[in-house]
Amino acid sequence: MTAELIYGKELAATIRKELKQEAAALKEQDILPHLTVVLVGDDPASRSYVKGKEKASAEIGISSELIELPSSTTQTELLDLIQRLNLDKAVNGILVQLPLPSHIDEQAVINSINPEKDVDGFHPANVGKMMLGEDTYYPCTPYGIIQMLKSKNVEIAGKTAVIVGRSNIVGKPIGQLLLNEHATVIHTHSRTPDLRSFTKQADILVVAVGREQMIKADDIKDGAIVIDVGVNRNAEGKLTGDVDFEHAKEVASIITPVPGGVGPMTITMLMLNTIKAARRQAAAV
Ligand SMILES: Nc1nc2c(c(=O)[nH]1)N[C@@H](CN(C=O)c1ccc(C(=O)N[C@@H](CCC(=O)O)C(=O)O)cc1)CN2
Repeated sequence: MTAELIYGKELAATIRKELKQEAAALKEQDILPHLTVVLVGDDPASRSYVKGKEKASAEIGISSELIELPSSTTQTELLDLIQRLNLDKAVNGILVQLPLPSHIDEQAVINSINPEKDVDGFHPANVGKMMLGEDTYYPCTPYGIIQMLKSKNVEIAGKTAVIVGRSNIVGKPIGQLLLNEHATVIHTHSRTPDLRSFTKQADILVVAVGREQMIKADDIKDGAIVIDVGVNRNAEGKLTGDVDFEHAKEVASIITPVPGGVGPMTITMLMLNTIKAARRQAAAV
């Protein structure tokens, strides 16, 4: 059996078309969604992601602004900027690109964003709402994964989902979103002993560790759905995931490639959250 592939790139293109129509409908009501992205430092990957965010915004009809700050920026300076953006009525969404330089406390920065403008869904108020199953801004990569599963009509309820990785951006929230969809969720990570005994139970296996070839075909249950969130550069400089894709695709029923799998959904879900923010803020006036 060779697995069916889910290309996030294709689904993202479809969703972006719908978002473009939504943005046009908002424009008719004089609502212009606006996203401000803050980039601190000169990490090349972060720079390429924020460029992708600007490009997607322009394509959909979202106004966007990139504020670039040097890596020497102090935490106080960054918090002052966020305070100003929080008070600016023209700004619907604020995104601080992660990771931040090590002298800045990432969580303090996230906590300072007005939860109504937190289009990343990282603020504790939004994380709490997600845990309660309430409507809010959901973190973009996990939310994209749920859309990918739904696009293939995967029945999530009753499935055993195993998450490998416990980051605040992907591992923890994807477990919560799958639980909200009535999956039975097992969280594992790089220090879980006998990891295979857990991954082998997975009907849905989500891997988000950042370690090339971490999951082999032998770690996967026959017919499982495998979602690879890893982004690594191999010895030849080629982009690869956390899963040994070539062998895993012979065991899995559905699998996501890297690149072109989950990654492109992240920016698309950010666009969706930004339009939602503009709509919510306009309705609250
Ligand atoms: N504030 C945030 N910071 C970070 C987030 C986030 O959601 N919010 N996520 C990641 C980076 N990221 C977006 O910010 C992101 C990662 C990967 C991709 C993507 O499209 N990946 C492609 C490959 C791209 C390449 O060639 O390098 C793929 O997997 O196919 C988009 C966005 C960390 N920081």
